[in-house]
Amino acid sequence: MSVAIRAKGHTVRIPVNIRGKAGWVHAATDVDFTACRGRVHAVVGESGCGKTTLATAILGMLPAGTLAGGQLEYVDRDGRVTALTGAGRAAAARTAGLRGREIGYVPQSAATYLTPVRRVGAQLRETLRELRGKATAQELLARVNLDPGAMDAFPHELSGGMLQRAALAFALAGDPDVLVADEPISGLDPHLAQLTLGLLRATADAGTAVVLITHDLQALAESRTADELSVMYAGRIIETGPAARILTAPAEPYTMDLLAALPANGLHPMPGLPPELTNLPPDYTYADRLRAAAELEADHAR
Ligand SMILES: Nc1ncnc2c1ncn2[C@@H]1O[C@H](COP(=O)(O)OP(=O)(O)OP(=O)(O)O)[C@@H](O)[C@H]1O
Ligand code: NI
Repeated sequence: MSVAIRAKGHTVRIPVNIRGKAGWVHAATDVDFTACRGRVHAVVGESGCGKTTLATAILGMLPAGTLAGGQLEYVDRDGRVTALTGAGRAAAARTAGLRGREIGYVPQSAATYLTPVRRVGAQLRETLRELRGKATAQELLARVNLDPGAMDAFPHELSGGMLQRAALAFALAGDPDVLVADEPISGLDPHLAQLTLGLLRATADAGTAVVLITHDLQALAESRTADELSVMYAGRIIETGPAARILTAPAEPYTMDLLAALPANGLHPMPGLPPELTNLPPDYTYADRLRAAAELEADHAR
């Protein structure tokens, strides 16, 4: 079980300008994270907590102007280390050789990276040639449970769920050492979601380190796809460990509330609202949100 991705104190601040006022989005704060070959490490948390930012950091694709601190590294099978930390062109250049080859990526908006004017099959064959992939385009489409007819389709002829599965086929084309899948099952019906999770499981079992980003705790709990689970809140990983333990006996109130919000557990709504990450106070925690929600409720009761 060798480490492929290693983060220590990984911190990301994205500059923003809101109505002429400069600020920093606290998209990652002091994140410790490892992804090992043969394992699925799932990352969960509410919308806007920083999951995609973690994915783009691993891909070396943080927006220009971003401040990135701490360590974030790729360790290849021979133990050679490449720093993934950084943003903008310099980091993109350093990590360009890894992207799509050693590190495969299923972006959250899967549709965006396919060329609209060429058929899916032609694009997939080209990717396979470029990456010297061993599978055929047909085999890859079958692996992601896409009808062979998708070969001759133009991207706009595929549904969102089909595009998502096509994106997974592209990400698997180069037989990557690491696979980062950002919301690969959002919008899929439960059956297809479970098939896709099964494919990610099989990919890990074949030796890849899989990072699975999802907000679908329900599917995760049902499928038992994940080995490790990290729960993100406001840019921090607030709980991490064996997925089976966290999904059944979470230690953190935030994780407990996330689980209680699932349909299977009674659909208890999360208290309050997720915080705005722009200029987030450094000592902010979930307790602050609970306090604010309780105060609001007390005001309403008066
Ligand atoms: N390029 C960017 N410029 C400015 N802010 C950004 C940028 N990318 C992300 N952010 C901000 O960083 C924070 C984390 O966003 P991120 O997309 O990582 O969250 P997420 O957990 O993936 O959310 P979702 O579940 O909705 O996909 C948000 O406040 C978001 O607005
Ligand atoms: Ni996201």
